Amino acid sequence: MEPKQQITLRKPDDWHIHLRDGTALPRTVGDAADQFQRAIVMPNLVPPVVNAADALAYKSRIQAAIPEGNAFTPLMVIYLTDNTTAEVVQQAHAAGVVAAKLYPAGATTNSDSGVTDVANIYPALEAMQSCGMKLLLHGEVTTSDIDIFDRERVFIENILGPVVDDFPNLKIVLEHITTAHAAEFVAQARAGVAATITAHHLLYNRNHMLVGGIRPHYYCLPILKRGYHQNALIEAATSGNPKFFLGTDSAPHTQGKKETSCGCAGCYTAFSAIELYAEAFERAGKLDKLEGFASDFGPDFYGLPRNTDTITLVREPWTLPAGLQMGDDALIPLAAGETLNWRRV
Ligand SMILES: NC(=O)N[C@@H](CC(=O)O)C(=O)O
Ligand SMILES: [Zn+2]
Ligand SMILES: [Zn+2]
Repeated sequence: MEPKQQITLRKPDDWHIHLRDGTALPRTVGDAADQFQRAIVMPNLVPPVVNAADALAYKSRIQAAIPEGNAFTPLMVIYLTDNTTAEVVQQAHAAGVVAAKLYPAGATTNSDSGVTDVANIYPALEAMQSCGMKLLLHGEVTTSDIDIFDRERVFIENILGPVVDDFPNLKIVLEHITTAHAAEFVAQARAGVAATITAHHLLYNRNHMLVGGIRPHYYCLPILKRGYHQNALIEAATSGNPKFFLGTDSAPHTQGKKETSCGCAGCYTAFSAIELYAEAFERAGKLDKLEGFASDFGPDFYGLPRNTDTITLVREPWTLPAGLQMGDDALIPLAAGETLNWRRV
């Protein structure tokens, strides 16, 4: 059979993105708004977005950066700390905040204010369960005795499992999953437990990052795992199971902060997100499953309407730029200078 030359999809949404703030916004919001109708905006600013007032103020800064005539909608999230009370949750919910994010303290970029013991946020989780606010998790433990490649699995066993059981009506998204364990856990879990998967975890494994030289632009958290885990993620994303949907985790760090002796974690994928996913789905022979993953299952999980606009991708190889500009800084997108098969029209 001839390979497909063109695909039309319901317009996708991004259920996990980092837009940063200030002079980064024209770049990050411009790229996100070009790709997506809506995006779940991560709250790990410095200082973090911890309550309704912070979320509303951040939302208006984002809105001010949306290009004229574009209907992009940011969906706001608060950052859970040891001090997040039920009242903070209720006020955020009333202000339209859709989710709260659990960063175990020290797990990833800008997580210093994160939760030190999940027991500290049980009242907040109770309030979230009552009002229908979603719980999003960066699923890695941070204890130094746990190997970085095992941190997601141990988090699932020690922290996520109990939370899923203790709050049977809480809707939970395990973000940016990277292992077969995570895919398996989510597939087997009760209704209301889902996961996002990034394009980079579908396209790459740790060999891409470490063989033949260390490639800092592939470094993100949770870190790329073995090919075996990559294959399990591809299987989950392309399965048509609505528990798995698109979340880019596009996370810009300037070139200087990536290409250095202690580089930051995060891959910038918003510039070519749907094209990267199309590449991964095509390699798996599952392009027909892209629309459900990218455009249907996310809004269904969040209880939001599916988009009505469409986008079209054509098979027309194009080369990503070697670099982008973010404010006054250089930003290297993931797959910079590489050729992708699918182009948006
Ligand atoms: N994924 C990353 O490697 N980095 C993210 C934080 C995160 O999502 O963990 C960032 O904010 O840079
Ligand atoms: Zn994370
Ligand atoms: Zn992230």
